[in-house]
Amino acid sequence: MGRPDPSSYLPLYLVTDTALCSPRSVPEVVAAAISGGVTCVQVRDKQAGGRELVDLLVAVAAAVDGRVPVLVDDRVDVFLAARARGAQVHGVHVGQSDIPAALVREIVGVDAVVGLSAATPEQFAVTAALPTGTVDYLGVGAVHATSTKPDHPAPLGIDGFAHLAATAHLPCVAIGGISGADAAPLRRAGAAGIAVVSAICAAPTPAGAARALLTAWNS
Ligand SMILES: Cc1ncc(COP(=O)(O)OP(=O)(O)O)c(N)n1
Ligand SMILES: Cc1nc(C(=O)O)sc1CCOP(=O)(O)O
Ligand SMILES: [Mg+2]
Repeated sequence: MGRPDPSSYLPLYLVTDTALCSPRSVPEVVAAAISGGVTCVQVRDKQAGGRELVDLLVAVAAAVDGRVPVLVDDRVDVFLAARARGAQVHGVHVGQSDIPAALVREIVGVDAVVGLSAATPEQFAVTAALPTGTVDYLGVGAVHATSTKPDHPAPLGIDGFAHLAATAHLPCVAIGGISGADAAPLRRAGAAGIAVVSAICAAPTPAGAARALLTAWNS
């Protein structure tokens, strides 16, 4: 099998937020966003219990139908449960206070995608010391302050992102308060992609929002 190449799925990375999608369902917003060109989907819902999150992940995977990788935020157990239900799910994104990435890799196996958040030179150094193949990409933010994640790390700005990305041994996807205006500067700053929540989940037309972000990324 083998894992997908990060350059194929990082360019426009959608992280879902159930409340921001409402009154539309998350799978509905995800399906529209994929038709607009989203290249990866991460299911993130901090309010959902384990059972609810498995159901949501399975429903999103069904809507995606293998077109792009589907990951889940934080929850290795939910990833395994969705797979046990036969869903096409591809990996887990963990942060600095979640289960350590090396342990996640041991649990999910070599065919799954493992993403890790990193926001400081110290966190980049620790990540660089991990055995090759432990982590597939880094989620780097917050680029800008955002109300979507009230406990986000200190804003880096585009320049701060560029400084960190220049030291990275892994592809970096930028996250936090990103709009279309940031896409080209972040690409020049070394980003392998942009990850967004509200720019798509809260958009009146998620397909159009995704299309505009991808156009900005490719411009
Ligand atoms: C692509 C991507 N990058 C960063 C994050 C943030 O993850 P984490 O630090 O674990 O914070 P929470 O999302 O769990 O609040 C992410 N989810 N995705
Ligand atoms: C999930 C997440 N992680 C962040 C980080 O900085 O690690 S910022 C964030 C939320 C990004 O939402 P929006 O695109 O609506 O600003
Ligand atoms: Mg987390």
